[in-house]
This record gives sequence, C-alpha cells and structure tokens, in this order.
Amino acid sequence: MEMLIAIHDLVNQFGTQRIHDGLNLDIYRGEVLGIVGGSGSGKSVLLRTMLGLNTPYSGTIQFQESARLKQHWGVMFQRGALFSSLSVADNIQFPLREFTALTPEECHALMLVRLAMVGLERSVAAKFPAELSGGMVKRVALARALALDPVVLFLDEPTSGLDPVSAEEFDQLIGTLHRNLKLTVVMVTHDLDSLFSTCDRIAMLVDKHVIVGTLQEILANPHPQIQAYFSGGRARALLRGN
Ligand SMILES: Nc1ncnc2c1ncn2[C@@H]1O[C@H](COP(=O)(O)OP(=O)(O)OP(=O)(O)O)[C@@H](O)[C@H]1O
Repeated sequence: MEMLIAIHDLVNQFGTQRIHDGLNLDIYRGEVLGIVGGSGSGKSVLLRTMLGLNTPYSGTIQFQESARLKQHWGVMFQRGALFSSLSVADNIQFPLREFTALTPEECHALMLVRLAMVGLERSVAAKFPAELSGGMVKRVALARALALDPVVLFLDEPTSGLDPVSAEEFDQLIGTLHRNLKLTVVMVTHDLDSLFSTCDRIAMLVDKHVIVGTLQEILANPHPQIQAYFSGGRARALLRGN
C-alpha cells in the first residue's frame, strides 16, 4: 500500500509533561484511520501536529508530495466548525475564495455540488449556522472540508453531539464519500459505533505511543489499557453485533 503520511519518532511535550514519546505512525492512501485513546492521551495534539498547528519537540511528519499542501487537506474540527456570521453558501465557498482563482459563479456552482454531496438541499445555502440542526452543521462543515477536493480528510470527533440516528447517518456519509472519492480519512473519535463501522485501521494512543492495527488485531492485543478501553458495556454490545 502507498504511504501518504509518515510520522517518525514524534515527541510532543508541554513544559515537563511529555505527551508523545517517540511515536511512529504510517498512514496509507485510501484508508480510514481512527485515532482513539483515553481522555488526555494526546489524540488532539497528534492531529494538530499533523496539521502543522502544533510544533513538535522533535521527530518528523512527512506527507507524500500529492498531499503536502494545506489545499490538499480537508479539515473538520469538533468545535467552532462554521463562521456564524456567514451563510452556509459563504462558509462552503470560503476555502474556494482563499485558495483558488475561480469566478464567483464557479464558486457558487461548486458550492452547490458540495452541498449535494453531503445530502443537503439547495435551500440550505441561504441559511445561517444558527438556523441549522446539529447534524446539518456537521454536514455543512464537511461540505466546506470537501470544497477543495482534498486528498486527505482530517476529522476531529465528527459525530460528537449528534443523536445516535444522525451519528449513524453521518458515519454512512463518511463511508460513502470515502468509497466514491477514494479519500484518505484520519479521524479522532470517541464513538465506538463510528470506529467499528467506518475505520479500516485503528491507532490507539497508549503509553505515549500508538498501537496500530485492524479492529481484530487491536482487540487481540493484551495491553491492559486496550483491554480496558474495549471492555465497557457498550463496546461489548457492539462487538457482539459486529
Ligand atoms: N497547548 C497546550 N499546552 C499545554 N498542554 C497542552 C496543550 N495542548 C494539550 N495539552 C495537554 O496535552 C495532553 C493531551 O491533550 P489532548 O487534547 O491531545 O488529549 P485528547 O486525547 O485529545 O483528550 P480528549 O479525548 O479529552 O479530547 C493533555 O494533558 C493536555 O492538557
């Protein structure tokens, strides 16, 4: 498989608190990788470091040429996803205006395509974020992340705050987009449903490193933190249904 992102010997540290200590992780083109781990284990810091928003203490993160520039990335953050003062149309067109020389008409047409891709009607374009449901906000944020036709999509807790039905619909949407667009998806998630239904591989933050594998491989790993993470009632119920 073709490697898209190679993280080598990564160390992140704040003051004397070491978060990652020689972390290695390869991310392959076309996969959906779920990043999991307990609260405070360093998932967000890892994502932010990949995005260049956090400078590591040491180590390297290499992107393959085709995914090296910001324009190649679609990013959906958990909070503050949309600009509240801009309409849905302007939110989605924001990256197009920033990074491309497309005409306003072309931006508008592309915005409508992105809206349709995330399953929203044209009429939503004129609305403002405050007028949308939580699930619609997530879809608009996803449409904006897809605006520039990214090579890789970074999602931070994409289903947090959604009711179970909306979360499942959103998982299905991610799966469909991944298959149709051949996207590489890197998502931080606490949502075991998402993890089990959407991710090809799991990177679990343990002891300042990641343990990586398919769901089956991770479940077979005897590390006590992994066993504890997947031994809760919900995880067991999901595994029975898997
Ligand atoms: N800018 C910062 N300055 C100092 N400490 C930080 C900074 N960013 C993160 N940390 C610390 O790094 C640790 C890991 O944080 P991070 O947000 O990555 O955890 P997480 O795994 O995403 O947790 P959660 O699931 O609760 O969101 C925490 O102890 C946090 O307090």
